Amino acid sequence: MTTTNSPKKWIIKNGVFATAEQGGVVHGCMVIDGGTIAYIGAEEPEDARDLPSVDGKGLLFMPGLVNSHGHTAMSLLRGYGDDMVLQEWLQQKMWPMEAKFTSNDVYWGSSLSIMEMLKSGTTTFLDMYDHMDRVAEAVEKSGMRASLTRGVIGLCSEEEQERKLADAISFAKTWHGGADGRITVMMSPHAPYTCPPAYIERFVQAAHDLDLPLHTHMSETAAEVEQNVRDYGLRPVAHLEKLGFFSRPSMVAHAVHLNDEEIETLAANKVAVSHNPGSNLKLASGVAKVPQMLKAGVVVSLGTDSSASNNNLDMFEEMRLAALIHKGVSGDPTAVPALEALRMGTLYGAQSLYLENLGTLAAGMKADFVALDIEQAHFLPRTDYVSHIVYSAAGQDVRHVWVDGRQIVKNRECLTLDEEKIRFEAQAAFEGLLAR
Ligand SMILES: N[C@@H](CCSC[C@H]1O[C@@H](n2cnc3c(=O)[nH]cnc32)[C@H](O)[C@@H]1O)C(=O)O
Ligand SMILES: [Zn+2]
Repeated sequence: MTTTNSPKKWIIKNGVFATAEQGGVVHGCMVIDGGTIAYIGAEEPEDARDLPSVDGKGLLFMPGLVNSHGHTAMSLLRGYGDDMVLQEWLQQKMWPMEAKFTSNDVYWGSSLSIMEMLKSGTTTFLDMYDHMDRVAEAVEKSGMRASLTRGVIGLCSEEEQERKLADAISFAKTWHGGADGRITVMMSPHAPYTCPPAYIERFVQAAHDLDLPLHTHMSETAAEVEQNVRDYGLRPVAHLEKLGFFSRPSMVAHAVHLNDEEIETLAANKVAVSHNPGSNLKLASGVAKVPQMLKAGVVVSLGTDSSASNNNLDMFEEMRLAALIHKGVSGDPTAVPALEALRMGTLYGAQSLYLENLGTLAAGMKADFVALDIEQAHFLPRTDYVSHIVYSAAGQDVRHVWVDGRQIVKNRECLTLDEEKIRFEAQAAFEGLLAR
C-alpha cells in the first residue's frame, strides 16, 4: 500500500473493514475527510472519483482500540513484582518504587507505554496517575487520544490531601480539551480503600463543578469488599452510591466482586465498567461477571491496567481473554461472542470514557482506525474477519495507525516518536530508580 501525506479528503479502496457496528464487515471503500469518516460502503461514491486514493489490498481495517484503564508510567516496573497478591504487591513493591518517581520517570514510562499501545493498535487510552502534565505532554507529542486523570491516594495528612486535590483540579482546568481536543480529563480518587469518604465527596463535588466524569478502582478483590463492610458498614457499590459518586457520569475499573443487586445498581445509574481480565487473572483477583453485566445493560469496556500487572498493553490479548474466560467460567460457549468482544475493545471503550462519535467505522465517526497486515498464515482462510481479530490476531499484526485522520504509525514505525530514544530513556529511568 502506498500511504498518503494525509490530504484533507481521501479514499481507501479495495479494503476489508471490520466496522464493529452490528453486522460486521464491509468489503469496499472508506472516505476520510479531515478527522472524520465521511463514508464507508461497498460502492465507491460518485463524488469520490477524483480523490487521492490508497489501495487497501492485503489490509484489514478496524476501529482503533480503546484501553479504558491503566497507569502508563508503571511500564517502568514491568517484571519488577510478579506473582503476588494485590495488597502486598501494592504496599511492598509498587508504592515504595513509585514514591521515587520523578516527573521525568513518568514522562519516559508513559512514552514507553504510548509507543507500545500505538504500535499494537490502541488509539485511545485512559491513564490514572501522578505528574499528569508530563503524561499530557507525551500524549500531545504522540498524536494519540487520551482520557487523563490525576489519581489520588488519600492515605496522608490533610495538608497533603488538599495539595493533591488542588493538583487534580488544576490539571483538569489546564488540559481538558487540550491537544486539539484529543485530551479529556476525569476526576479520580484512587479507591474506596485508599480515600476516606469525606475526601471522595470532595472529588464528587469537583467533578460537578468542572462538569467532568469520575473514575476509580472498585471491588477488585474479595478482601477489599470485606474491608469496606468492616470500615463503613457497606459494600463498595452502596458506599460510592451514598457518597454521590454515581450522580455524575462515572466509570469504575475491575468491578470483580459484585452481587446481582449491585449489577442492577450500576445499570440503573449508567455506571460504566472497565474490565481488566489480564490483570485480574495475574493478581488472582477473581473473574468479573461480564455476561451478567452486559445483559443488565452495563457498558463494559476493556483495560490492560498497568504493565506491572499484565505485563503488556496489547488490547488484542484483552479481547481474546474476555471472549475466552467467560465461556470457560460459565460453561456457556455463546458467552461474549467475537463481535461483542470487539465492541468491548472499541465502541464500549469510547462510551465508557464518555467520548462521542468514536469507536466504530461509520460515517460521522472520528477517523481513528488501524490496518492489520492479513497476508499472514493466521489470517487464512478468509472466513470471518471479526473472529480472526478476536481469536487469532495480536498487536504485532498492526501495520498502520491513524488518529483524527492523521497517520501516526506507518509500516510499524511511529512517525511522531523517537523510538530508540524512548527505549534508551526508559531503561535509564528504571536503573536510576534502582540506584536511588
Ligand atoms: N501516587 C499517587 C497515586 C497514583 S494513582 C495510581 C496508583 O494505582 C496503583 N495501581 C496499579 N494497579 C492497581 C490495581 O490493580 N489496583 C489498585 N491500584 C493499582 C498504582 O500502584 C498507583 O499507585 C498519589 O499521589 O496519591
Ligand atoms: Zn489500576
